[in-house]
Amino acid sequence: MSSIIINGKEIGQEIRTGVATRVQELKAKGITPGLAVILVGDNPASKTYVANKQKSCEQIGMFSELIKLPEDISEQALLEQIRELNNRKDIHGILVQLPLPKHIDEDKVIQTISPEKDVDGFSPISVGKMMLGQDTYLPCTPYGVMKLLEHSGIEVAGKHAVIVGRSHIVGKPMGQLLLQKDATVTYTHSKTPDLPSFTKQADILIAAVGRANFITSEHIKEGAVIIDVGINRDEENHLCGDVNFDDVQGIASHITPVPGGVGPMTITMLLENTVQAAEKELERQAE
Ligand SMILES: Nc1nc2c(c(=O)[nH]1)N[C@@H](CN(C=O)c1ccc(C(=O)N[C@@H](CCC(=O)O)C(=O)O)cc1)CN2
Repeated sequence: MSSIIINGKEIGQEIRTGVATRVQELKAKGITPGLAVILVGDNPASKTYVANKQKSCEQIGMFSELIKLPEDISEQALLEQIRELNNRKDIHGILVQLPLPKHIDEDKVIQTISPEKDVDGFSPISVGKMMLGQDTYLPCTPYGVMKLLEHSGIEVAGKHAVIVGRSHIVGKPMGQLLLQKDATVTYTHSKTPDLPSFTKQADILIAAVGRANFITSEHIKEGAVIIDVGINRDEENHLCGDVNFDDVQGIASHITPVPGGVGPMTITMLLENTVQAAEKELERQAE
């Protein structure tokens, strides 16, 4: 039996249609949702992601502004740029594309973004609120995964979800969001001994380890839902995920492809968060 392919492009498009309607509603009330994207340096992948974010904003009628800064910009100058954006009325969301050059303290940069405009959901305030289940901006990739599961009719409550990877932007928040939907969550990582003994228990396996084709049939059980968050290049420089798709195809019940799975959802949820930020600003104005 072949696995059901979860199509992130299609699901993302469906969500974007709803977000576009909300943009029109906001515009009718005199507010155009605005996103500022800061790109430091010339990382080719980052340049592509940032260009895609801008294009996606344009497609749904949002305002977006790209701020390109040189690789050798000082941390101080970058923080100053963020403070300026914090004060701009036409900007509802701010994001700094990661990774940043080594000489810049990523934590300091993220903490400088006003929590009301932290549409990446990376700041300590957003993370703390998420942990407490309070209203906040959820980090776009894990938020996107939750939407993929929901739109695919995959029940989370009572399931055993195993996360491979513990990054601040994917692995850790992913487990938290699944826990909030009543999954039993196990975190695994590079120092976990006998990884397959854990991953084979997963009803839902989240691969966020950052190693090309790392998860194979020996890691999964029959009928598992496999969500591949990885974006890697294989030996032939082809884009691939953390999961060896061909090897697990037919064993998994559902699987996300790379490209076309989780990736497009990351940008979709960024649009959703930015529109939410503009809606909250409108509410504040009305108070
Ligand atoms: N400030 C942030 N930086 C980074 C984030 C983030 O959420 N906020 N996540 C990643 C990069 N990223 C968004 O920024 C991102 C990665 C991948 C995709 C995507 O659509 N991937 C496509 C394939 C694209 C390709 O051809 O390379 C797919 O999987 O289908 C979107 C956004 C790190 N930095």
